[in-house]
Amino acid sequence: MGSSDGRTGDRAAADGVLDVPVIDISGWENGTGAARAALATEVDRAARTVGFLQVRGHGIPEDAAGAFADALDAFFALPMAEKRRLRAPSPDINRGYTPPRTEKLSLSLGVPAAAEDLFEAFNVGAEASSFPGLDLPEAHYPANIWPSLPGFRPAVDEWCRRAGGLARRMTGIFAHALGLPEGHFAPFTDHSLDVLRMNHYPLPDRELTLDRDRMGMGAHTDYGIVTVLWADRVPGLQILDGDGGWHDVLPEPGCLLVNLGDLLARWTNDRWRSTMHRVLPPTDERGRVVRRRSAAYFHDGNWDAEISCLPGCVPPGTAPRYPPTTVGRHLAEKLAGSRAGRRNENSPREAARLRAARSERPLPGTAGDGVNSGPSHVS
Ligand SMILES: O=C(O)CCC(=O)C(=O)O
Ligand SMILES: [Fe+2]
Repeated sequence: MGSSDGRTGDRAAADGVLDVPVIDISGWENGTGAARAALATEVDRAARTVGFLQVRGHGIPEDAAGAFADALDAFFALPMAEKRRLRAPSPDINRGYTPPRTEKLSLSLGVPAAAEDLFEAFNVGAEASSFPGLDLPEAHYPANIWPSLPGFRPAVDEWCRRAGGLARRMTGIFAHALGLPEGHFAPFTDHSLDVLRMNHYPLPDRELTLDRDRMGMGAHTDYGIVTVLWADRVPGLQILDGDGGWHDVLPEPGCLLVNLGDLLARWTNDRWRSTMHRVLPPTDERGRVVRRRSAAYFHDGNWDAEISCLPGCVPPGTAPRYPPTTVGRHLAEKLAGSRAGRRNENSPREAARLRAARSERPLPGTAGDGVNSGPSHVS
């Protein structure tokens, strides 16, 4: 899905497939005031209606993504015993290797899943030692766990630098789109606890039967401010619309997906959407299960940043929809669900959206693709 003509419709495309708008941000830095305002308007529309964008003109060359994908392949091709040695000492520590079928992402919003998610992952993120003088808590900024794989760390660091730069540029555009000074989010992100999760959806073991309950990655919203998502152009990723229907998302060649996280929904009192998404066991055009890779760069904000509704986003006489929280608390509640299996009871709004979703989906290898028609907006 997605439009190849740069159309930024805020509803469904003519064929009923929900459109993730393609937005070219190359004019942001040096564009005229009018060009920047037009871009901010496009981003605002996408943020209100879809919560996902496909960003073009991001300035990250194709070969940088290629080098990063090679590093990711080299890592996941390591023997399982070696990968398992790179697990964090406790699931609360969001670092290192996660084997297939250990997490349930839907527990991050408090919705139980019958089966563990298929994906395996490797996480790296901002370390306390990167911010000398700030005395940041190790629990939120744990040390990374690196494999001894030549070239892996430089390739991953380089991708973090590039994806992080794009995430920060997006927060400048977001501020403008919300009518705020361009640097509004800077004080919330000067020691941001960013994390890169490299995901691999391996071919299932021979003994594993794929039933309806088995997700590549269970339904969730992303926890932080904004996510920069690189993904193989292999079907699997789906987003939820406001009518409870799921829609396939396949990035256009050269585009990076950018999606909004919970903190933007909280700041804007749901004017902007932290869109529910999931990954089905990836399949090819004939419905056969295939391997798929993705990498989500989460720009999550300072652990001690207080997140409460922006003043202009609460209609007079009404209360904000979300209680104030801190980034650290919100993330810890989410991660306790997805990684440690302790069901998060603090996401009632997100849980209600998932419970209202239509659950039916075809088994891999059968006809039908779960595409619905006539969505109004996404959830
Ligand atoms: O694999 C994908 O396309 C999505 C991954 C994702 O949603 C995540 O890592 O949070
Ligand atoms: Fe996600």
